[in-house]
Amino acid sequence: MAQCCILGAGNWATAFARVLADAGHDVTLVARRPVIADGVNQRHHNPSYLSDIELGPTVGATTDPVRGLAGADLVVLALPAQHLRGYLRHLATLPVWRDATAPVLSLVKGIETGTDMRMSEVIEQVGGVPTARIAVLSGPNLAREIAERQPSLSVVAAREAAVGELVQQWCLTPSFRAYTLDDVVGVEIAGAAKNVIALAVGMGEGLGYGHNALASLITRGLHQVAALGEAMGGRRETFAGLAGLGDLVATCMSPLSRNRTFGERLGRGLGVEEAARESRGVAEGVATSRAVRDLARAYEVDMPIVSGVVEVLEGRTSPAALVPVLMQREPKPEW
Ligand SMILES: NC(=O)C1=CN([C@@H]2O[C@H](COP(=O)(O)OP(=O)(O)OC[C@H]3O[C@@H](n4cnc5c(N)ncnc54)[C@H](O)[C@@H]3O)[C@@H](O)[C@H]2O)C=CC1
Ligand SMILES: O=C(CO)COP(=O)(O)O
Repeated sequence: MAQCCILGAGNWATAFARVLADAGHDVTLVARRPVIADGVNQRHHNPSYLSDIELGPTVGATTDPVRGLAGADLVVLALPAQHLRGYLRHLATLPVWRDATAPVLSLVKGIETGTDMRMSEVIEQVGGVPTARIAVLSGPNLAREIAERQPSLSVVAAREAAVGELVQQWCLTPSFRAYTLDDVVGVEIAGAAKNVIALAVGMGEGLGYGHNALASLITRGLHQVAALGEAMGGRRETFAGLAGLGDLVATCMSPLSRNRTFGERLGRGLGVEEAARESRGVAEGVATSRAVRDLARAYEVDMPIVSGVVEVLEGRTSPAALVPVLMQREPKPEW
């Protein structure tokens, strides 16, 4: 049995707490708001996220990261990508963080705007965590379905095989199964960029298009995301796996996805601010789209779907106007 500390107490943190508890571990969620910590400790429910899900007696919560981190065998980061740097800056001032030797597992799917850094790079640079201790988990993992104990698969990527295998063992349950992989770059790019493609697919849905259009966006989206990942040093087959195709399909097809739903609202004519107001949590693709576009430019990878999404988000075009732009590109071979 391990002591697990999850930094964050939102949708994914709550669902993953249940996974770790089901795997037999003690879990402490580190929340920002006392109302969440009290709800988890006194009633075994997170009152703000997945509030109908029973968390059981082995899941506790605190608002104090020092208490959460004390004695942790596994530290899990489950925060929005654009807030990770600020949070890590604070953690890096704490002796309990600086002296820790536990694996640090990132559940975060985004790229930092401004720096265009992957989350494991931010964890290493700002958190001072050596690469060998970092693992990332990604896959078709819609939080609600996992919290409901529906069968789900995922990937744990780590540079250090022993760390990946340890995390894999620690999160195996009858309904959650993780595979290991050594392609951290591929898994992080796949997890971040699929949110941008899901925004585009959502726009297509909002415009009223059928499955041909949506499947075409998913397929060409995967092609473009894989090309970026490969250019950055990831492996092509990662994008055909759970963290690539698997997560892309789940996110683009599910009404539970915040990114797809955000895109759908834009497709129906809502503005970015209105769509954000209605979102049930962070839609990472909104900020990450600019970073992915910048990476595509830097690595000279053609990503017209991502560029189009950025144009819409920055108000320079509309989802409907994007359709002829994508359809009337220069004809070319598929591969
Ligand atoms: N919800 C899902 O189904 C899945 C989410 N993810 C990823 O996990 C990450 C977190 O997502 P969710 O839990 O769904 O988001 P959420 O919006 O449900 O919760 C975010 C959590 O972060 C906290 N937070 C926000 N800003 C903060 C700050 N400045 N400092 C400290 N804490 C802060 C919030 O209080 C909340 O506890 C994202 O990168 C997302 O893409 C990955 C797989 C599945
Ligand atoms: O990453 C996810 C599923 O794997 C969650 O997607 P959303 O953030 O779009 O809800």
